[in-house]
Amino acid sequence: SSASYYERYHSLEDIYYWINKTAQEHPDMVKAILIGSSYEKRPLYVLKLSGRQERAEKRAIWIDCGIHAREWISPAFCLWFVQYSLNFYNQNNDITEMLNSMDIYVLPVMNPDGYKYTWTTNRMWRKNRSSSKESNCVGTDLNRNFDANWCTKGASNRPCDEIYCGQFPESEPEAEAVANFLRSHKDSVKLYLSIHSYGQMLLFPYSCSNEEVPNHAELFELVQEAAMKIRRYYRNNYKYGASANTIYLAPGGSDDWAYNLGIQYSFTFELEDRGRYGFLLPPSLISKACNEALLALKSIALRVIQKT
Ligand SMILES: NCCCCC[C@@H](C[SeH])C(=O)O
Ligand SMILES: [Zn+2]
Ligand SMILES: [Zn+2]
Repeated sequence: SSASYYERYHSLEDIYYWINKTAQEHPDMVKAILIGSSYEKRPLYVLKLSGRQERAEKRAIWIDCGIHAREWISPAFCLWFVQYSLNFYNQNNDITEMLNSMDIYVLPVMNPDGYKYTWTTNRMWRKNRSSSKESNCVGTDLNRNFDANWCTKGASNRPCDEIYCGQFPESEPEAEAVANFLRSHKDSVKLYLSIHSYGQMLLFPYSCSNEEVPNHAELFELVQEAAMKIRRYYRNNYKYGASANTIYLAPGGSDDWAYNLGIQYSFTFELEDRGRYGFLLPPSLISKACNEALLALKSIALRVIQKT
């Protein structure tokens, strides 16, 4: 049987079409917001999902996908999640409670130039596509370009490196657009999620140092509970914990920066797999990877709704 639209990978043009179609088809629950543009002047669209219940105080969840170009399962998850939420609102209790309690901002492709490049030129590209004057190498690692211990150990100041931190914090238009949006919504955004691959991990700050955040125990409990659910329902193992000692030191990350902005529930998900296919996760595994990520997202989001 032909796999559904959401169990296939989609080109950048396809995703832009989907963004506009989804907003048009659900005018009561979805709004497309232009938050900025990429280095090559492609639009950065955020979809704002809202329940139909009017609510006094606005709280929100932020989810970004596609910060790293080759991690195709990440944008696939954002599309899958939006479709799932719209389909099961007022049917599935968790989704209904989430959307009636929080707006959900979804940025399907944070690095459109890089994503396009993986479809046309180099499937394994990671960074954005900005060029620097002092080198003929291209691209900054957007997950090293945020203002959190910027360009210290775990990042590189050499433009040719995969973890190049950029010329200065938020030097890249994609990082600046996300930082600007979160700065102007920092009082309502209670939960920050950045979706990556691969490795099957549920991570929280800090990754810029081995120092523990003040609510480390609380964040650890949240990812532990989520990982236990994935293990129980899908018989799959996800590692979990603070980034620095669960994966590696990675300064200048969006999650650390969001945490320091005041969003004290901030996470990075590394989706499937553990390395058999790596970034080249086959379409047949999209549904499994997305269901696992959804279980973790719902587990954490529903707890955050109770706490905030
Ligand atoms: N703040 C970064 C969280 C830990 C590292 C995440 C991975 C995703 Se590919 C990375 O950016 O190297
Ligand atoms: Zn990544
Ligand atoms: Zn990764």
